[in-house]
Amino acid sequence: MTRSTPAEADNMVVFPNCKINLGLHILRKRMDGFHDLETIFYPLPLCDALEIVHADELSFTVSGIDVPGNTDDNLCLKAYHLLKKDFPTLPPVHIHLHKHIPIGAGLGGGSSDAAFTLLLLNDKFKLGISEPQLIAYAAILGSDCAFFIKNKPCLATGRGEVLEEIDLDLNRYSFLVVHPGIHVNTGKAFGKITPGEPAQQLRDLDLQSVHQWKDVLVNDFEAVVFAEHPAIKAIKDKMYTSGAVYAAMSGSGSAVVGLFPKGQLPVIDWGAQYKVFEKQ
Ligand SMILES: C[C@@](CO)(OP(=O)(O)O)[C@H](O)COP(=O)(O)OP(=O)(O)OC[C@H]1O[C@@H](n2ccc(N)nc2=O)[C@H](O)[C@@H]1O
Ligand SMILES: Nc1ncnc2c1ncn2[C@@H]1O[C@H](COP(=O)(O)OP(=O)(O)O)[C@@H](O)[C@H]1O
Repeated sequence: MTRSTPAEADNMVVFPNCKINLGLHILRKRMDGFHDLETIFYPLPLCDALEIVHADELSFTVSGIDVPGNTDDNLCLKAYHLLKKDFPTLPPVHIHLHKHIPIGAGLGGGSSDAAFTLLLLNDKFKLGISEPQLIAYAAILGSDCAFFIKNKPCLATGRGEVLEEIDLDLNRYSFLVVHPGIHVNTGKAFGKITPGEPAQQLRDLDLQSVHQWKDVLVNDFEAVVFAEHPAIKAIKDKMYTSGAVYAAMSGSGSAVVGLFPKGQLPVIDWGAQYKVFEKQ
């Protein structure tokens, strides 16, 4: 996915996009409390907007959908403070975030905001931080966050921060993302999983045979999250009965993603409280 041009970076407005997970295997619990996993991250252009401008003192505002929790805990501010610790000359800024990506949806919106804050500060203030260093900073902020530094299709291992770019182009498909307004807590969802080795490792997946993914590409979170929220499974089922080539929950949910033959997205009345995003 293309990022903002340098000219846009000068304006200090960027558009943090979301990710989806294609397959997600929770392999084992680690000594640090996290889980080793393997997943394919794929970027999609469902975006927030993030603006950073010089200011007399550090400040932060948000518009758009409500972000739960304390403003001081926002990942954009955490990203700023993380860099400020190592780069004391970083000047004070005003950060404005317009939130559009559903929260607690498995779309990585918060992680994307954090990664784009690192990138924007690095560009604008010429901090000279290399991509590997940016990835290391991002991984401190969240397991998903490092992916958004690369923002290209990747096989991810470790706790999600060990990234290998893969040759996966899904432009032959149209995407439907449906969020039912259910907030899934990622940490709690991990707690309900029994980790284990997958039947087939993602490294061995035939990336070109999307029509076979239905039978082989599994998100381990689906079983536990669907048991608690049958409405999420119903979205996946509806996508398949409406012509999806592949459909699955993204991450720990609750958004569900469907891949359809190009230009053949179904017209479905999901109801008023469901958020729907289409990429033709
Ligand atoms: C599940 C995934 C799959 O892509 O995505 P989301 O559903 O959140 O989008 C990610 O692993 C989420 O990454 P992220 O949302 O950055 O998680 P973090 O903030 O690092 O961790 C939140 C909590 O999830 C658990 N956690 C997270 C990642 C990991 N590999 N093992 C874990 O056990 C930990 O309990 C941690 O306290
Ligand atoms: N900029 C941000 N955008 C969204 N959530 C944020 C942000 N900063 C901190 N958070 C916190 O991160 C949590 C989940 O983030 P998000 O990335 O949207 O979900 P998910 O992990 O399901 O992809 C929320 O509970 C929220 O309080």
